[in-house]
Amino acid sequence: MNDALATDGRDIAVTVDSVSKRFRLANERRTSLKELFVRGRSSYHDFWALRDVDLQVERGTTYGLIGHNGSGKSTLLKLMAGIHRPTSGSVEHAGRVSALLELGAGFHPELSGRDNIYLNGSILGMPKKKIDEAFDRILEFAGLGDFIDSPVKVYSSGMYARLGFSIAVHLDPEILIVDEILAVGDEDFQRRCFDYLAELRSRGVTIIFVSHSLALVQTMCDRVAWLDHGRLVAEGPAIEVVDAYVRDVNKRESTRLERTHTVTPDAGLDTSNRKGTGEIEVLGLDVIAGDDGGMAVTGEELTLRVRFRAHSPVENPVFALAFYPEHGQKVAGPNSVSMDLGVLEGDGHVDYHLDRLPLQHGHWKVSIGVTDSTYTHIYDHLDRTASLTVQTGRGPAQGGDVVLPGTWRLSTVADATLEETR
Ligand SMILES: Nc1ncnc2c1ncn2[C@@H]1O[C@H](COP(=O)(O)OP(=O)(O)OP(=O)(O)O)[C@@H](O)[C@H]1O
Repeated sequence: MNDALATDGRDIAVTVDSVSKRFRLANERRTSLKELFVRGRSSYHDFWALRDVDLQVERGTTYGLIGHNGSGKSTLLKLMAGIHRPTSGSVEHAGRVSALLELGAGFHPELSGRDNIYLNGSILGMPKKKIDEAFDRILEFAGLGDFIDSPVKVYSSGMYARLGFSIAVHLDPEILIVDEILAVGDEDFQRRCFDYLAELRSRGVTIIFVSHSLALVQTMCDRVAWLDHGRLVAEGPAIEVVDAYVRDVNKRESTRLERTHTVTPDAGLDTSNRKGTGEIEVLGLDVIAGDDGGMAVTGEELTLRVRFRAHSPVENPVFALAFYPEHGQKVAGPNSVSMDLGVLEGDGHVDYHLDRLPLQHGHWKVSIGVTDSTYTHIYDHLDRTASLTVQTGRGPAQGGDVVLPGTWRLSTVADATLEETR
């Protein structure tokens, strides 16, 4: 631990200097004693989880690490927390570090929650008096009731997370390092954790965390580091780095999906779940997007084209779409009833256009229906058989399945007074 003022005068809490981390992995397993004798000891190969990573976390800021699975985020957190040592390079802290990494790490399974609070406190270098002072607050926040006197080995993963978080944040950290662990708690607990993190942040605690929730990273972090295969791809203000990461992920996904589409042009349409009399037959659903990659993106322009074949003349049919989250209830069901389509015969298509797609990122199921104008006669109906992948948009992150197009307006008593005196 040392005081760290950068050459430009910034007050630095954690410095990661040219850090690389190598793990040694066994090439194969020897499953029996005989194999061990016959083939000798296992051979190993080196795996570099991090390569030449340089970054500085300024005191009092909230810092996020993002990147694909296995990109090295947790390894970097562990190096920052002093749990791993770098193979080369150095990590320096200026402040007391408290880390919440793997579930249950730092807990003794046979000891009660109560005893583990004292054990963890002393590992963090807290005098017993300080732990006594924080004890009731830790207990209250963890909300474990009578379980606090049971050995932690009987705890659920959510209970581990509650106790771990409560200890880590109440023992007066100067630098708090948190891995994705909070994801295991229930929604109420997560909300309290984030409120608490915001409070620590306002008190000037440096917070470093890993999350796959880009919305959370963008909301909470000042700066972000993006790792890819152990290398630092970008480091900078949260909004910019997350935006660049999202664009990269979207580009990769577009390439992947384009490949799928080339193999089977109607890949998105499974016709097994179909009913109707067949005078009009739905041939396919095309996604026509405004962006470069041709992908559906939240908040951006999108046209869904229903291609059809009318086997005999049909007067004024109604086309309908319904949108379902992958494992959820219908969220919208637009139809063309307000439009007179005339008599349809032969092949054609109907476009449903959105200036700003309100569906949030994820995999959606789309139903396509064609009925008469009273909806009683079904010509064709494909129930949740088309797939639509929506990518994260550039707008501010919002929870839930859809983006509502509302606006916010603030009025305060002070404003009202101001108005009156004008
Ligand atoms: N103790 C270890 N021994 C061997 N390899 C390891 C060890 N810890 C991590 N690795 C490897 O290092 C790479 C980076 O792992 P790490 O857990 O840091 O990634 P991550 O970005 O946190 O991934 P995720 O988003 O999936 O949690 C992975 O390939 C992982 O298998």
